[in-house]
Amino acid sequence: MMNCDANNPEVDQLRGEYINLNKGLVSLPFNFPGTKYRKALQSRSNVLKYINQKVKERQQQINDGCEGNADDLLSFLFNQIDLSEEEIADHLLGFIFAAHDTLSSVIPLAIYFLEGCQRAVDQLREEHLHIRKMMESRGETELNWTDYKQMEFTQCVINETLRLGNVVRYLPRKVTKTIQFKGYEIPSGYTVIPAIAAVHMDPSLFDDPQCFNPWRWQRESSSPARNNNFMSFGGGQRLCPGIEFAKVELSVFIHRLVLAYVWETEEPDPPMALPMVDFARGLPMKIRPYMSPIV
Ligand code: HEM
Repeated sequence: MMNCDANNPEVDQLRGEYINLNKGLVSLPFNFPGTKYRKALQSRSNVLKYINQKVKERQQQINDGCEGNADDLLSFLFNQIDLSEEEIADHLLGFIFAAHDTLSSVIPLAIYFLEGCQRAVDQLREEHLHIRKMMESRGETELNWTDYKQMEFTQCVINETLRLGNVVRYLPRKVTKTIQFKGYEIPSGYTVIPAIAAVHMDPSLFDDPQCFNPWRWQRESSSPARNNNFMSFGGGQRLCPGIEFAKVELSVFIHRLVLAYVWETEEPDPPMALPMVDFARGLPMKIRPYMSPIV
């Protein structure tokens, strides 16, 4: 996003600040010394300081005519004429939060759910071995769009991981007009919080909702395009703009995972909402190479 070197110690420090920010994101808003909320506010300001510094450095490089060919989000944002430096920094923080945290939570959840469902792993391997054979017949080693469109069962696994994993559990909304809802009046100015996780775990909407069942998405009536009860990417005007990109990234990850590895978790470590979905022990795993017939 900003062309930072991941091995740079300041990036490590930034990571620490960012973790604090996340921990306090869903906490009681008491700004007292020692509270998670206060730490989160301090960390947010430190993260923004870092980002602002990067924005200023890049502005300086642009002014000096030595920007190089930084092919990153920061350069893209600089090319949007109407954005102030403050808006650019805010966009960067928003993107780190929206794009990184969500995906980095969904990936371990997929690994975790799949470990408990060998039949799904077998079916994924079959799908991806077929795709790998097609790539070999073309003499190519990189996945392309046609390959991606063949990953039908993979999409079912992704949907099911998102439904059961619930990385985004609720979405606050401000009521802009007083409405009546099921006999209650919700006044304008109130905040409502749709509990997405509750919808995803409702047995009247999803059969046996506690069960990881990617096959449920194969039924036409359950496809996300037809199913208003699938809300992992939000909905309406604020629908996640990264939805397709996220699915491509997850699909490529699953492709590599099932064709290259066999994995098992070392100890029970179920995901928990802490309040962000996470694994208390970091999901330690044993990994071996997968001896595929053609890879
Ligand atoms: C599996 C991964 C992801 C999940 C589950 C997810 C989920 C969501 C949800 C539920 C929202 C709606 C928030 C709201 O209504 O208030 C949202 C918004 C957003 N997402 Fe994602 N997202 C994912 C990946 C990404 C990626 C990869 C990007 C960028 C490349 C991204 C960029 C955004 C942005 C910029 C918004 C704000 C949109 C707005 O406020 O109008 N997301 N995401």
